[in-house]
Amino acid sequence: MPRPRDAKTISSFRFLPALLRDPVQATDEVGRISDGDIVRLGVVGPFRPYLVTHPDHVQHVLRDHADNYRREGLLWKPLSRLVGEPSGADPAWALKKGAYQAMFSGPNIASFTDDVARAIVEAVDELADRAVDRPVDAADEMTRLVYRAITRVIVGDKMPLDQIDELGRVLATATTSSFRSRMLLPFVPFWVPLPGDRAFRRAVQAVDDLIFPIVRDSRRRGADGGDIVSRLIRARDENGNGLDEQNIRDGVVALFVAATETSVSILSFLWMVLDSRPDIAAKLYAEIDRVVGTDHPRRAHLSELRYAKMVTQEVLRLYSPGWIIPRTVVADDVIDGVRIRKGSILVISPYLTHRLADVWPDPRVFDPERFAPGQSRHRFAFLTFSGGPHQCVGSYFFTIEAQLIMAAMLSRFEPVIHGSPSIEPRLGLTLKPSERIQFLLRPRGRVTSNV
Ligand code: HEM
Repeated sequence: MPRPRDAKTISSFRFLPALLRDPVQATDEVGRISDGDIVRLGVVGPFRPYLVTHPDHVQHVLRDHADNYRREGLLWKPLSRLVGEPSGADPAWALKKGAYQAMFSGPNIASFTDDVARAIVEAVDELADRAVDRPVDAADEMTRLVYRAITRVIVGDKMPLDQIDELGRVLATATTSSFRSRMLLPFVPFWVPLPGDRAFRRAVQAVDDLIFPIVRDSRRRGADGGDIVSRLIRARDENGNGLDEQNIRDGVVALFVAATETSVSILSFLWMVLDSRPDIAAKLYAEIDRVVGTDHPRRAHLSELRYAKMVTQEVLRLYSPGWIIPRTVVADDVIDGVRIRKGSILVISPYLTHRLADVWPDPRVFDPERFAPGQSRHRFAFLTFSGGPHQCVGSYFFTIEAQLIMAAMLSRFEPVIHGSPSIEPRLGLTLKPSERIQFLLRPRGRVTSNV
């Protein structure tokens, strides 16, 4: 058997200046040079993360040898200051994950889909009051819409609407303020202040002020509901031990962050794509008119909204909100003949895997037909929801949520993008449009809602 070889290092001279100037361009450049091979990125001194993009190699890391690639370091380090310990090594993780899985299983989702649909229609009504005559900010409005759609699922009736909106605002601050600098400069210790640190700390305090009282109150009153707060309070391990207050708070906040940041990013890109591709928009409007018509969208419509699902998947491919999935290497390993050293950081990049021409022909072309029924691909070619033990528990829920939001918006309105912002993404905790996007809603003259 040939001896394992070391991964080629891409020197920081080739991409660090670009990384600080234009991280997306730098990432594209790294993807072009590595072209599916395992490489190391010579960022600073001994900090040389591996980059793994080929689907076979990704499968090795995320699924086949997942125990050897722990969710620690890089992105997870700053994130843990907001959502608690994310690594699967923490025993509390299994209890939280069990509660999430029960909540977002197919049959349980079916039991609350029509409630989510109603919440979305109400939120679109409110949006229409603001957005028909003048442009509104897409990220702010999508944040409000997504929070309205999922908050009842996560906290039941424990949170009034004004607090839901407030939570959306402070979590948006927490996930944008210092994340970018902390992620791009992961070797800088936390005691060295970076831009956005103070706003981050204030936002975390505001999150605590909103969530802890709900957790305490629910524990006092007994947690018999189907919402995630109640499920986390009831969770027990095999010895009958439950989660403490901090862990329950972390479990709730982690779910909010996982479920909202990603969804808001993808919806912002969606309206941009539809604006720039009238051919695709026309097919989507035709499907929604045929399936939903002048009705309100509901669970019974979902199986017929096939093109809406294909469009969602293609937006998820080209603008995958989770653009990197970092891991820490536990023990020395070999992947496809390349030596992987213990203690290193290894980065999987859905952004780059989704742009490999060998895996996705014409990867930069937006084409929902890639996801038409009957199309097949490597299981680890489409990485938006990751894979293996940490695979996203909300992927099915998100698809339904996106179909319902599209149907609620587009059955009544045509979103018109204001000005001509760039559709180029910007790297942060999640991938976001690089410029603030504004849109207004042009009524399509079909129905006025009355929930
Ligand atoms: C566009 C939508 C979404 C995207 C792109 C996305 C992406 C991801 C990714 C990449 C991971 C795995 C990270 C890893 O392997 O380390 C993940 C995990 C997770 N996601 Fe999602 N997600 C989305 C929506 C949702 C929604 C709607 C929910 C809940 C309703 C959710 C709940 C979770 C949870 C709880 C985890 C943690 C799983 C674990 O630690 O084992 N996500 N998501």
